[in-house]
Amino acid sequence: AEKRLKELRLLLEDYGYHYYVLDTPKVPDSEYDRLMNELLQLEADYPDLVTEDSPSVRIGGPPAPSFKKVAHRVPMMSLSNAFNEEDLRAFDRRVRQAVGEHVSYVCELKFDGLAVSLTYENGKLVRGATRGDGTIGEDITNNLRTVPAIPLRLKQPYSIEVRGEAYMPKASFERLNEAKEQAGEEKFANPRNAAAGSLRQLDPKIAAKRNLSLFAYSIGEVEGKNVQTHFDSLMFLKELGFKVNEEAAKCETIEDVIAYTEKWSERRHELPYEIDGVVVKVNSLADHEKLGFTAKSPRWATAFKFPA
Ligand SMILES: COc1nc2nc(N)nc(N)c2nc1C
Repeated sequence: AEKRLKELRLLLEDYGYHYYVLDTPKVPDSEYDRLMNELLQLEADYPDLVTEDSPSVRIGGPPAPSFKKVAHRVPMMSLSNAFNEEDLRAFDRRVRQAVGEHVSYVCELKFDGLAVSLTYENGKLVRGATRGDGTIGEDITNNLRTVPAIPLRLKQPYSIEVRGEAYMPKASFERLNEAKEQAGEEKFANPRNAAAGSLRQLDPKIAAKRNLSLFAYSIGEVEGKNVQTHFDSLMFLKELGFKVNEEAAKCETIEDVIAYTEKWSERRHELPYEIDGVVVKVNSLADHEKLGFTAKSPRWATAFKFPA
């Protein structure tokens, strides 16, 4: 039984990674479901063989009595906003005044979901929390364990704290609201509220049914790894097994940044998830050090918001 359990865990972890992180299924859903049922049955027969990183947690465990408060070791800041081209050019001028003319940027889509923090010890997920007020969040570990795009075990055993945006794809949002309509229940206003509502309730079995996903977008802190640029940190997160948005792009000049914001302002409706803008970040992490933070936000990033 122990051998088969280990085999099933590895199979389900690999199939889950291909399906939910790479969006490239390796086996039909029926095969995945069959193996998951075999795992659940074996774990029910041999409860002392259950491990905390078993894929069975994707189904969701018992409800929590309440949410514990957790302190973020590295504060989760908010982003300053830019609303038009002039704001972006002003941001670029401020950055170049501080770090010199040869600054380059990374542009990322700004996912309209719920910012979360994921803590791994030696590659194992040990805690998941909401941003909260940036210093104190809520422990929603058991809900986040049910999000299939969130690795329970990293591909390399790093101790790392990762930030990402949990979100509900548009299709899942439509289906959920249809079901709410059928049941005569209150519908969610938008996918962000639906994602937040799904993760900030106490029953992981509900979270497990909401088809949530997550894009990882930055490293809070990591032991034993040095990256020089923000783009390299995204590539590193991808290597570890996180879902990282494919549209992240290096932008050498503010002209490229402006072009990126115009492109995605046009094309946002083509995406299977909602975005409310573009996040522009200085690429060099040494420049992050030089630029630092205001009371609320990093000076090395800004969020360009699309017109509502
Ligand atoms: C550095 O801080 C941030 N970076 C981000 N990056 C992306 N792509 N999306 C976000 N929503 C986001 N939010 C914050 C606070």
